[in-house]
Amino acid sequence: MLLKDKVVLVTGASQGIGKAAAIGCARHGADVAINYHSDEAGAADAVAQIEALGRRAIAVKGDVAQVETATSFVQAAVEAFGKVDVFVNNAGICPFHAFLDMPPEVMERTMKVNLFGAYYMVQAAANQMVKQGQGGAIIAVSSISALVGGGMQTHYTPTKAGVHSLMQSTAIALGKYGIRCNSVLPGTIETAINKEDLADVAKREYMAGRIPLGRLGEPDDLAGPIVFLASDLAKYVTGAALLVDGGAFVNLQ
Ligand SMILES: NC(=O)C1=CN([C@@H]2O[C@H](COP(=O)(O)OP(=O)(O)OC[C@H]3O[C@@H](n4cnc5c(N)ncnc54)[C@H](O)[C@@H]3O)[C@@H](O)[C@H]2O)C=CC1
Ligand SMILES: C[C@H](O)[C@@H]1OC(=O)[C@H](O)[C@@H]1O
Repeated sequence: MLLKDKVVLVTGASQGIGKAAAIGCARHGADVAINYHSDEAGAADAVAQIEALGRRAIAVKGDVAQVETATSFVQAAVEAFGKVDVFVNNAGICPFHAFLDMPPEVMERTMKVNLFGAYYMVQAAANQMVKQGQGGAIIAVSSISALVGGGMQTHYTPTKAGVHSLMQSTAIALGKYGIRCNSVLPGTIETAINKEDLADVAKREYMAGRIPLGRLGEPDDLAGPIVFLASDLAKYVTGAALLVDGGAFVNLQ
């Protein structure tokens, strides 16, 4: 049990990587507050799975692109569980689109959800941790796309580089409070975010073929790395970025 009686908050956790991370933390003894955007059934299922592990859970609805969602999520978690020990910034969107005719509203929504949302959420969680005076751990779900480009992701990759950079800067700003800030950089993980993209059989085979470990990722592949960075096993790790990509990034030749 690496997170016994810790309180963990995860954004965008009604499905995919966020849900797997929330359940993974509960498996390690944490109580969990999840933020979700609109999928009531997915959020209820996450809560049920966490409770089945003998831990407490709440689901709080909110759009992370709205500034006030951050403080209300943290406040709801504190009301339910009394504290915040770990914050996982996971919510994100990737509406694939070409560069030259990128609609401004798609660009701006992607920035607001992935980057601005992360900024205000991390700030709200950090303020609560500072108030508690016991340190904490913040983990951002960035991406391999923080390090490499995507022709249909010109609006998205800067947000993933942005949250990685945010963790580097907050690691410095919050180190004196004992708050560690790190990123995980997933490769290609099969979730709703890329279902349409990976429905192209040739693309799917190409992406899978680039991975030394021989398969695309699944959401649970992120749970262990996130639990590790949240736990005291990583007590001297801050400002770091952990690739979780089956080796895709290093596979040049
Ligand atoms: N699937 C992949 O290959 C990779 C995913 N990521 C990142 O992982 C994170 C999770 O994505 P996945 O689980 O893959 O996809 P997903 O689509 O299954 O999950 C995204 C989650 O974010 C939530 N969300 C979206 N907009 C929101 C908003 N405005 N407010 C609150 N929640 C919102 C969704 O409801 C959903 O629960 C994202 O930040 C994504 O950029 C990073 C690298 C690779
Ligand atoms: C959604 C994409 O398939 C996925 O998102 C990322 O961040 C990865 O690099 C993939 O491009």
